[in-house]
Amino acid sequence: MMAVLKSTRCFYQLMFMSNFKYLRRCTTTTHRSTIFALSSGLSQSAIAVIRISGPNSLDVIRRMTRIKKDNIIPRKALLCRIVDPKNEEMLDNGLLLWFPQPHSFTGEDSVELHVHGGVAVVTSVINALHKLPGFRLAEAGEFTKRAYLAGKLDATEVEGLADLLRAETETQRRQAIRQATGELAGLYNVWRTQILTCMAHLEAFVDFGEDQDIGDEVLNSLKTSVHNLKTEVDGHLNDNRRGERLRSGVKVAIIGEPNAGKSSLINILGRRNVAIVSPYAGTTRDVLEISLDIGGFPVVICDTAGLRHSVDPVENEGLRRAKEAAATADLVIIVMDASRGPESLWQWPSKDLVRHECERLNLQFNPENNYMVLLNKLDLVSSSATTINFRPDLSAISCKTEKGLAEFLVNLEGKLAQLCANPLEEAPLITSSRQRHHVQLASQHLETFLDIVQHQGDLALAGEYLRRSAKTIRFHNISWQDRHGRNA
Ligand SMILES: Nc1nc2c(ncn2[C@@H]2O[C@H](COP(=O)(O)OP(=O)(O)OP(=O)(O)O)[C@@H](O)[C@H]2O)c(=O)[nH]1
Ligand SMILES: [K+]
Ligand SMILES: [Mg+2]
Repeated sequence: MMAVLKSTRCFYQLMFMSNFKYLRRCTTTTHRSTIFALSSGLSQSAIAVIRISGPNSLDVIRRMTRIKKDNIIPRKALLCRIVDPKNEEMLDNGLLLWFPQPHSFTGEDSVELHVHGGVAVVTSVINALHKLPGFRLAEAGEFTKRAYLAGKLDATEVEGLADLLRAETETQRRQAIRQATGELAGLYNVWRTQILTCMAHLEAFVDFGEDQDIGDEVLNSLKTSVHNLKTEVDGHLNDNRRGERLRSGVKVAIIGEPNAGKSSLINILGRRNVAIVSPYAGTTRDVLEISLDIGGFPVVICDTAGLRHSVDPVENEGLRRAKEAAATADLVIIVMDASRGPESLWQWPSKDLVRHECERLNLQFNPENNYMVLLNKLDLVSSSATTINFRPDLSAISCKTEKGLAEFLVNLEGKLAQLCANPLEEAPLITSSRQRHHVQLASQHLETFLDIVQHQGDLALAGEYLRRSAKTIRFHNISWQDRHGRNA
């Protein structure tokens, strides 16, 4: 009983640190019940999948079908009549799949019923399952929770699975499927194994260093190994948050003077009338956000109030919000009215042009930030006067005629590709602040180890930091039971 209480508490601690809202909703259920849920969508469909997991799963086959015991083949679809266990009324003709433990998603005995996706069919099967002793409806996220508790998935894989369900763009899907299938877990596992090897060597050096002729070279090679590993871990941390950005969306702020065409731009990008466009300067007051898929990258793009001096308190609040949006954005698009010139300005190096425009708009320029300049109203610039020096961070368009839009989108996608991970080519990246926190901690422990060894300190103490580092990385890839020493 105490173990169950402890396990529940620790599970909650883990969930508190992570972001799985749906998992957090799981309550203190024991593992004895057999759970079931509709796993496909709620609306009417050709086929609906009902998933069952738990010790009594076999009862579904015994009491709701006429399949003979000898005919049940694991993981093979069987066409069968599905009946009510109480009155044997036929409910549907469907497919049944049997996954005996431990070879199932949850690690428990599991059954899948593929029935016709009508609302009444699904309801009748769900009602029938309720009639089986020890069966109950699963809570949100409970199948995944059981898989996690059974050590089928580690924390990064659970996160990857949640991300996969949430993925809205192609690149997000690619990143999530890699994480869900254990690539990040695998990387951390390799590091943990390396640290454990270093610990073994250190212990050998401490215990037998003098008697068994294990010389200083062991300690030196140990230092080199830990140093190399730390460099690798730090390289992983130094990812410019590209994995996290891909997971949560790149924040893009559209900034500029009133009437530059900021709202016209967001409407073109969103392909709908998100924001009011008018010839009156100061039309947009609040920050307006929309989520878009641009070239497979998830983007949260916001339109803001035109920056100018104002004495109107409401407009000033809008200006404050616009500046805040710019300060927190991953990318700032500065929109300028090209018809206002002077054209000589467009020849300036991009950084100087951005700095100049920021000063003019009374906007804080941050050299660390990512900026793009967009000259709008190209249709009002006489063709003979278009001396624009196009480059990746300076484009020109007409929101009215859409001239230059395709070129601008190419530039924008290029910028997004720099800001986000490329799951097709890169090693798996950190995708959540929780992972980052643990990897950072692991790196710090490695550094402390190196510090102690460098200053000829206590090797037993140094070893303790290796152990801590391994434990921190272990958080990512070990089943919850192992973490608490019960299944280890
Ligand atoms: N000719 C021309 N007019 C444009 C273009 N883009 C926008 N406009 C016009 O410029 C005016 C201002 O456009 P908005 O999109 O409201 O500009 P804004 O930057 O959002 O303005 P505020 O919200 O007031 O800061 C409107 O009358 C638009 O129709 C363009 O490419 N060519
Ligand atoms: K306007
Ligand atoms: Mg506007």
